[in-house]
Amino acid sequence: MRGTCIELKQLEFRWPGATRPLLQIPELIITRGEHVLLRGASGSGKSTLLSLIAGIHQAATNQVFVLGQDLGKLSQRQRDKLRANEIGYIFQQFNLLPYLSAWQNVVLAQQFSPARRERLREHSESHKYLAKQLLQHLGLNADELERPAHQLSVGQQQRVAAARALFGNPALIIADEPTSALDADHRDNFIEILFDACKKHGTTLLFVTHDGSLAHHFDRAIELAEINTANEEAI
Ligand SMILES: Nc1ncnc2c1ncn2[C@@H]1O[C@H](COP(=O)(O)OP(=O)(O)OP(=O)(O)O)[C@@H](O)[C@H]1O
Repeated sequence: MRGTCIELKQLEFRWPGATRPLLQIPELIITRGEHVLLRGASGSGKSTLLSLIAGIHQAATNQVFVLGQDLGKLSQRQRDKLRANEIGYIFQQFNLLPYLSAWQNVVLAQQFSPARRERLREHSESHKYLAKQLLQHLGLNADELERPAHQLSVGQQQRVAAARALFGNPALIIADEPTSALDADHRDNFIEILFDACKKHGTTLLFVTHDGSLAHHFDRAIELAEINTANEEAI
């Protein structure tokens, strides 16, 4: 029995000022260790759903459970702590610190997370060494590792964001279109490293992409329109 990683029950969310809810999801369960692809039309609410699961925004109904924790019962600070320790989030816009080098951006992932630091302790090497090693696996060269993030290409920044999410092995990786800026070779390499890391550590993966060619990597695909009943009354 692997247990549940994510459980939504009667989730409802509307953006402030919106006349109608964007999301109404009666139920969604994702098991620990599962690798799930989330698909849906542009603007259908995929990024919003990811932000609710990551505890960045809060649903009106308090029915989002992540790793056994009821997010509705946690304060913003507790949700931030849970995210720092257990969720690696690869944002569409990367959210890198522009004047820090590639490897410094990766090392940052453990700064606010005692749990990640503890898990990194199984390695004898320094955090700096481990961050550089991960970035090199993802295809950055020695010069690029030292360069400030704002001087990297979009594809290189995407890989730095992925390395930061993976650093210190969080239980859940949430990835919002993480391959959109990569060419085919870098995309395949990225997917291989991401899946290797997730399999090795039993990490749950929730991944949004428009790239249909990636579907075979996943245990299952969820169509947002099939689980979201928010638009049904309007039809
Ligand atoms: N901070 C916000 N405040 C108000 N409305 C928002 C906000 N963020 C997103 N929205 C709205 O919520 C809807 C869903 O947006 P979201 O980014 O979740 O869709 P998406 O499925 O991820 O789209 P895409 O595939 O284009 O990235 C859109 O109508 C968008 O304008």
